[in-house]
Amino acid sequence: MSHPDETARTFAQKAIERASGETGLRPGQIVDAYPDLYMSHTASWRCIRTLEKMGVETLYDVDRVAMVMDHLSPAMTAKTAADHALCRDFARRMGVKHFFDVNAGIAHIVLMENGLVRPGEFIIGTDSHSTIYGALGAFGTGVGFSEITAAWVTGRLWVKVPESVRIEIDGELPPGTYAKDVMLKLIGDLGADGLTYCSAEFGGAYTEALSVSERMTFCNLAMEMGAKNAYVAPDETTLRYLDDTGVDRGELTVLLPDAGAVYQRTVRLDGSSLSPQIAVPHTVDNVVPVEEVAGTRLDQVFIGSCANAKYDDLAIAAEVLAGNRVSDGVRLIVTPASGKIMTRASETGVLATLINAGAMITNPGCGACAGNGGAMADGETTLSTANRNFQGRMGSYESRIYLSSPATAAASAIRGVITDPREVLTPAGAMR
Ligand SMILES: CC(C)[C@@](O)(CC(=O)O)C(=O)O
Ligand code: SF4
Repeated sequence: MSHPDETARTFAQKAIERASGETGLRPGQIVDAYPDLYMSHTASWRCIRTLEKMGVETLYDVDRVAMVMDHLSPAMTAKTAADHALCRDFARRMGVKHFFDVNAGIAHIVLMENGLVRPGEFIIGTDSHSTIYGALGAFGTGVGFSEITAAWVTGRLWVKVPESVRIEIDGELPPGTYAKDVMLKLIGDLGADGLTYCSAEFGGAYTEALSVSERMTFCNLAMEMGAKNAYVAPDETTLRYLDDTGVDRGELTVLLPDAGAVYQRTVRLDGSSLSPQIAVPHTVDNVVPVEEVAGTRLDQVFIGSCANAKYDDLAIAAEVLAGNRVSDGVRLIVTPASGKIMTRASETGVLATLINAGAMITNPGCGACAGNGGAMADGETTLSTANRNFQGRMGSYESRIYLSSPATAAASAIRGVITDPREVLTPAGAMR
């Protein structure tokens, strides 16, 4: 029986050793780490009010502070407007360089497209979907407002070294199925607690061939299985994305797991026979193949969220909708994940295609995903490209939310019912 190489380490062990200065860390150990970046969003006002109560006026390192006004943007109420104003004033007074206002978009996407997320770094954020930063090879994890405030002041935060799970995805997906379908299938198989406090390392030929956009979808949705963080090994695809954000490759610390590292378990999924998947109300792990709910009548379709409103997501939806019309009686709301994505979609004609099909385009941000606009009435049903379908999340507690990929959402908007995207061929030919 060969004994595991005690010195071989997983990504999580390496990332936390780097952030803490400790060595030889094992899962379960608790250490103080020094995060490279602290993200807080619209509710940063909670941290500011706490500092005021503490009488603290100095930060550990203001250049590690990133604030993004994304969840309730633009302000819909005087209270939210006051919260935004407090954040703007704080950022100005403290010299926060990485402050992004209501026109920027969803924090996770904004930080990555602005070169603030780098491989090997330890990033904490006041949002559970901070796991998304693993798409660029960083250790990203969601924390509370108290933790962010503590990091603002002390520069450090305790962290328990997670167990690591390898998730090997192989097989060539059939046309009309995407990373979102793979993740919904995994969530349905493993359950909402399937990866609780684990580091999810995605690998396999399918993962390695993914775009950064779809790696973001992977790492974002890993949170819906309880993952502490998620990770796709940085490669040339990652580095090309980072080049475009202005990051200097020479400044990067790419951390890769060692061969022989010890994993709690390995999960394998062959996507070659996967059909489009749907999360059914009211939990994300209540997942079925689209065939089982096809024909479900829809009042609204929402293409948005940090999971699936990146440029590629909007382009896929436009490919399906090109030359088609949104069904009468259905509201199609498209909320680009960031201002940069919206500008690119405008320049390439993707927005025009969506608008000509009958879509309503909103400002970039969380939008309806956070219940900010696009609310549902009693008895209504929406199909959303987001990552959560908890009851009442998007308006009435008596409304129902199904989750899908952008392709399924677009095809369903055309027919007015949940539809298998493989039934909707674009003029350009079969679905990708
Ligand atoms: C704030 C809320 C809407 C949240 O962004 C919170 C979170 O993910 O931490 C979510 O998507 O559930
Ligand atoms: S899941 Fe929705 S509300 Fe939460 S950060 Fe992402 S876009 Fe915003």
